[in-house]
Amino acid sequence: MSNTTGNSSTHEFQAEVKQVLDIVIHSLYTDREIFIRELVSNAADALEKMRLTQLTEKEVYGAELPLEIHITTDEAAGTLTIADHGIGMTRTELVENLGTIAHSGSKAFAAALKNAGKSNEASLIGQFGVGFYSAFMVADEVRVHTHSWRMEGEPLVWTSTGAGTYSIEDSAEEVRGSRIVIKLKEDALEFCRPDRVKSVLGKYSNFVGFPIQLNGERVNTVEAIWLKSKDEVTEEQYKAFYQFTAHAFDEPSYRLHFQADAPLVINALLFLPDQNMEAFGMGQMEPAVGLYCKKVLIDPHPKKLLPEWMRFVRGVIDSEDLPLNISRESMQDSALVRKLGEVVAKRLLKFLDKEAQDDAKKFQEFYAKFSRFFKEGVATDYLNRDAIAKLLRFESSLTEKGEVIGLADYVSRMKEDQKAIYYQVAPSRNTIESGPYVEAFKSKGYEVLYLYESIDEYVVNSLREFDGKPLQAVNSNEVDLGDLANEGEALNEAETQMLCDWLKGRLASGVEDVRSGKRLVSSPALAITPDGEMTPQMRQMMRVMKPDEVEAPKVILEINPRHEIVKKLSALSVSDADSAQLVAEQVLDNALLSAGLLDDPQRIVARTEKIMERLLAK
Ligand SMILES: Nc1ncnc2c1ncn2[C@@H]1O[C@H](COP(=O)(O)OP(=O)(O)OP(=O)(O)O)[C@@H](O)[C@H]1O
Repeated sequence: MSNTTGNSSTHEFQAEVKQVLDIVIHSLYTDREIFIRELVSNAADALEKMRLTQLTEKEVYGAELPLEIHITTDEAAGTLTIADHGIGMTRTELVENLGTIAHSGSKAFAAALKNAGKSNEASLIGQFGVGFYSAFMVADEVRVHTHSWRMEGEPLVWTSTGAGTYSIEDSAEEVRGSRIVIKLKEDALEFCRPDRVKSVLGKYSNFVGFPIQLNGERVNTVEAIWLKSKDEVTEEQYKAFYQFTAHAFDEPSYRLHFQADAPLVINALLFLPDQNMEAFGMGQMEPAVGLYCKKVLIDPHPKKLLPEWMRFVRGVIDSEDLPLNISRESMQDSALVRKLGEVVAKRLLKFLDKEAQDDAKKFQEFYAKFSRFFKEGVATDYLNRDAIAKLLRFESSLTEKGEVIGLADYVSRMKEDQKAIYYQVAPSRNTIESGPYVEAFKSKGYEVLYLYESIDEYVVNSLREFDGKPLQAVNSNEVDLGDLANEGEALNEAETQMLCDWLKGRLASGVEDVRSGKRLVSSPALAITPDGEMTPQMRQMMRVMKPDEVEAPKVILEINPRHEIVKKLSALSVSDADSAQLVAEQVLDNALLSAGLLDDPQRIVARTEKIMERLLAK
């Protein structure tokens, strides 16, 4: 919403921004100094964009201005000013960028707010950061003087106290870039003291790729810590660099800093974050491992450098083998860049595999947050599939609930006569363990992996095998466990065959075949999807997307000739075919239910009532 009078307009902040501002202004967050880092990092981004714009655009407003950041303190006025000659903003951009939440940090913050209790709000600022809006932690009023790099731009000033609205007016200041003037709150006047500001800047200013001047004095020496050797960089520097380059507030889970000379000269410093921003329902992240050539940034978000699934990785890759004048467009098709990405991706996967072995618990915690990316990797990154597969983790019939193992562990404890890696896809441990499928595997001592997400099916189908062993679903038609050493009396072969034939005739609309099953121990029957048919998980997905187009399933019903129900059903089919029909239908529905194939559970109610009536009448 906006109101215009002359060239001045008042606008309301988007509802989410209001909510964020309300918390930023009123919370007692202790680490308020981070607002300087946020504004300096925005200034650096704007300068970086300007540098790239100058390479491609002929006409740039204020082309002669140096790419620098100027910070000034004014103790008398109680203000702190952060100015850059970056790309600046047009009127539309001001509304879009400083009136709505479109960017990563505050979007995640707003999403997390929805789930957090009041008492956690301050800690959320610390975890996610709120970018530009963090200025309101210390400001009574913020003014943004700006002029876009575009020739048709105009000098503007954006003003707000953070309370619901902001205004945009014409300004007299015709300088390209942005100058942010913060009128400090009474309790934040420390931030107009030069020594205080200098000490805050000291923590990360050397990572900023442009000169920073504080009251006219240069405070940083631009330094590329990724070019240094590991022992020259302290833990604090690594952390500050990560938070600065990744606009992050968490501490990274993992860090990989390496130099290589062959096949390419590479200096890379990569970070794996602690928070998965995509988990906050904010859509896909942009790749954010910047590509540099001898300290010069070629592309901050190169799309074809690392595989797409690695978009959660942060950091820097620098290679002096790249031609300095490589454009961002040609970079995407460059064989050299592809090779560079391949080498780094391989190295990162190897590093993670080692980390996962050295500290399984830490990796498990990390994996729990980022598993989606690894699964996507197995399905899409053919080159690295096997290495990514090593990092997958699942619960299994041999783990406790909540504990996971990798495929390599699984293979190392496979039984000698075991032919495949077995798994079942189902929504929960309980569904799997109370169902009929795993019991035979357990009785043979074979471990079964429990896959709980529907995407898992796609993952195992893409993978097909691991370490030369095929992956096989426990409910697949192909499973052959040989003869199980089952105890107890069973129907003889002729009786079993007769019952199978009878069932096939009676259940014709729901079964393709009925046969005696070798893989049943304590359940009467189970359902198997015939070869070539959709698996239960695919079917469920289809049912969600196109409910009218999915037909009732026809399954193979395997019966257990040792089971009491089956034995009695055999006799009942001769003495009271009508009642036997009811039991047979119920056996099939129970099997469909366990298989995740029962579309209409309601019919069970009517049938069990009939069965009860008959039982009670006896
Ligand atoms: N100094 C500046 N010059 C030009 N544009 C700016 C400047 N500061 C902020 N902006 C614009 O305002 C937007 C919002 O800034 P904000 O700091 O809130 O988020 P961000 O930097 O995009 O995201 P994040 O901090 O989460 O990575 C920026 O994306 C940018 O387009």
